[in-house]
Amino acid sequence: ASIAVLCYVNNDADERLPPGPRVRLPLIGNLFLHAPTMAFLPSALRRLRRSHGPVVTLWAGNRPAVFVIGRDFAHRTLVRAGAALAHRPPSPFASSRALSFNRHGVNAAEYGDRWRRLRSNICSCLAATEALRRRSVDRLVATLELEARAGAGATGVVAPTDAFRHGVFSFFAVLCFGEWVRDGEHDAVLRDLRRAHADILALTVELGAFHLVPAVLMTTSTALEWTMARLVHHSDIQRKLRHDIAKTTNSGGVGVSPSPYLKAVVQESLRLHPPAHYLLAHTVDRDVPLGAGGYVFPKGAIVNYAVAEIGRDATAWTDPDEFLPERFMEGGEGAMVDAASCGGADIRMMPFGAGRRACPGASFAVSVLHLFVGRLVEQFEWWPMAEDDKAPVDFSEKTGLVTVMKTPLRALIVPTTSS
Ligand code: HEM
Repeated sequence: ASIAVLCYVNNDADERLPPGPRVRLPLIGNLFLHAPTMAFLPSALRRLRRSHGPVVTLWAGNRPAVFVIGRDFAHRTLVRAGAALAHRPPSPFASSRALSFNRHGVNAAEYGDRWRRLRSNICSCLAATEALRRRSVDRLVATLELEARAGAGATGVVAPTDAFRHGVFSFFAVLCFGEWVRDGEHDAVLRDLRRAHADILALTVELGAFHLVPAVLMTTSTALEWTMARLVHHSDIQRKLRHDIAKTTNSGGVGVSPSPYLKAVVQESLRLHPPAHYLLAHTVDRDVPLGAGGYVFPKGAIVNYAVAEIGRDATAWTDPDEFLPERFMEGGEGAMVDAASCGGADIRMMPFGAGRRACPGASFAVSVLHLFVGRLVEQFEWWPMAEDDKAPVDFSEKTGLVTVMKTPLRALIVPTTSS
């Protein structure tokens, strides 16, 4: 009853804002009423989309927080009104300001010269890492082999989440700091990095890439885990992939370009299981008209994008909830779509965002995934656990800044005859 007294129907909000539930609490708004934690957000947005349409306004305190759920509006705003949307909202909380290094990090930096320099630093440090990538994947294979042989009975069973994280982490750690991290040490190293970063942050713009390691590690290793989970579940796709890789390798494809089916598998995994279900928050430096219903994003509004909903949109994909890499093969409905550079004529998926603030590591991340997935499939057959035959892999999601598997993957691995 007290909540009912406190709630009020908001009639004085900017009428040009996209529609949304009008009931909200003074000071608190209504975002937290609909999604008290991030875990509630996907179902809340689906519900709100049905009642209010593809762009919905909620309130975070007394600031409008707009959620773009429709791909057409994502394109209209991120791509066509790109410059206006290229801003990040300052965080109201001291803790998150500290986490973003007071906007000195590239992901939170104000759109402008500093941001441009930080981005170009990142892109230049990602070049020429071929040998490093191969060494990282060799180490990952060795770790999995050890795990499969460990314990009584050498069952071949692995729970590879940590090995995936460590494999990806070692790679980025060497890239940034030139040193290999020993197994089991990466949490401690991350803590040291955060401490060191806080101390020397102000001294150099190059360190703008530094704090990204945890985010990059989680997104890339999570994408690897979802992809391998799909391959464990769909043994026919796994077999076809192994065959396609062998065919490409035999015709001189190794080290030159990934097999077409490998590209399709990774792309389909990023469509159906984007590690980031939401882009980082954007804001606008001017009123941005949406061109429909007379709505605008008013200057200063927080704008969020529902990445997973956009990738699973039934107006863009046949059977959007099915894992069908063939859709990205020649002649398929997604043959012209590239996960790493979205936003041409329209948006059909955007695991890395679109427009000016889109992920600068996208192509790099995709090429790392090609290498890791390709090698893991060449090296091992991946089987569901014998006792889990009836419900082989649990695809439930644990939504957060990065959406991970609620039940981490477990699988039986068997070295392939060619390995
Ligand atoms: C599968 C792996 C990855 C995924 C799914 C991913 C996804 C994303 C997403 C969704 C954004 C937010 C875009 C927006 O707010 O509009 C982002 C931003 C960013 N990502 Fe990634 N990313 C991945 C890997 C990487 C890698 C490997 C790097 C660099 C080494 C990287 C560096 C960045 C940076 C610097 C930003 C902030 C860009 C800006 O604000 O201008 N990411 N990423």
